[in-house]
Amino acid sequence: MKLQLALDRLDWETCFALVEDTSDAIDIIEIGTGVIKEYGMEIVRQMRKAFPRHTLLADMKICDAGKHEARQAFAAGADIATVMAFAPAATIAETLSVASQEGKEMMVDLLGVDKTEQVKALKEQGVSFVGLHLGKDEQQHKQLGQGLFQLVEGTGLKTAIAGGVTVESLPVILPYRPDVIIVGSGVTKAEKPKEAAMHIKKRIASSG
Ligand SMILES: O=C(CO)[C@H](O)[C@H](O)COP(=O)(O)O
Repeated sequence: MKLQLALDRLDWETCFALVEDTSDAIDIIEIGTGVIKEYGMEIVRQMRKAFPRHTLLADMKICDAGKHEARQAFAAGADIATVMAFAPAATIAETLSVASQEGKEMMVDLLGVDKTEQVKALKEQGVSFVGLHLGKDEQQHKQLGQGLFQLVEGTGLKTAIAGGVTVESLPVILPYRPDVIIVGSGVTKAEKPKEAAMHIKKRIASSG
C-alpha cells in the first residue's frame, strides 16, 4: 500500500514546504484540483522538477476534452492523471488512450458512483485503476466505510481510497488493502505534518 499526499486548498509555498517536510514518508504527491485551478500546470511542472523521484499525480478531474487535458497533465510531468467516472465513455477512452501512448496511468475517480455495475462497466471499458472517494462536502454527513469498498469487491481493479482519511480512520481502511491511501487534511492540517505522515506510513507498513 502506498501513501499519497493530497495538496488541496493550499498556496504555492505551503505545497512545496509540505512535500519537503513529508517527502520521506510519502510515495505519491497529488497536486489537488483547486491548486491546479489556482496555479495552472506550472505547479505540476515545478513539483516534478523539485521532486523527481516521487510519483506525481495531477488531480485534473477530467470530464470532457479528455485527450487535451490528459496530454496537459503528462506534458507537465505527471505520472498519473484523474478522470471522473461520470464523464462520457468517449472522454474516459480518450484519456486511457493518451496514457497508454505515453506510458502513463489514469485513475478514474468514483466520486458519486454508488453501484458496482457502474464500476464493472468501467472495467469492461479498459479501466484498470479507480479511486474510491468520499467528497469533501459529503464528509460533513458521512464517514468512510465498508460501503465504498463494496463497489470494487471482486473486480480486481487497482484501487485508491480518499476522503477524510486520518490516523483514526486507518483501522477501517487497512483491512481492505487498497493499493493507495490518499491523505489530504489528515496531514496538511495536522499540527506536525511530518509526524502525522510518518505515523500513517508506519501504520501502513506494520499492517503487513
Ligand atoms: O480529491 C480530493 C478532493 O476532491 C482530495 O484530494 C481527497 O479528498 C483527499 O483529501 P482529504 O483527505 O482532505 O479529504
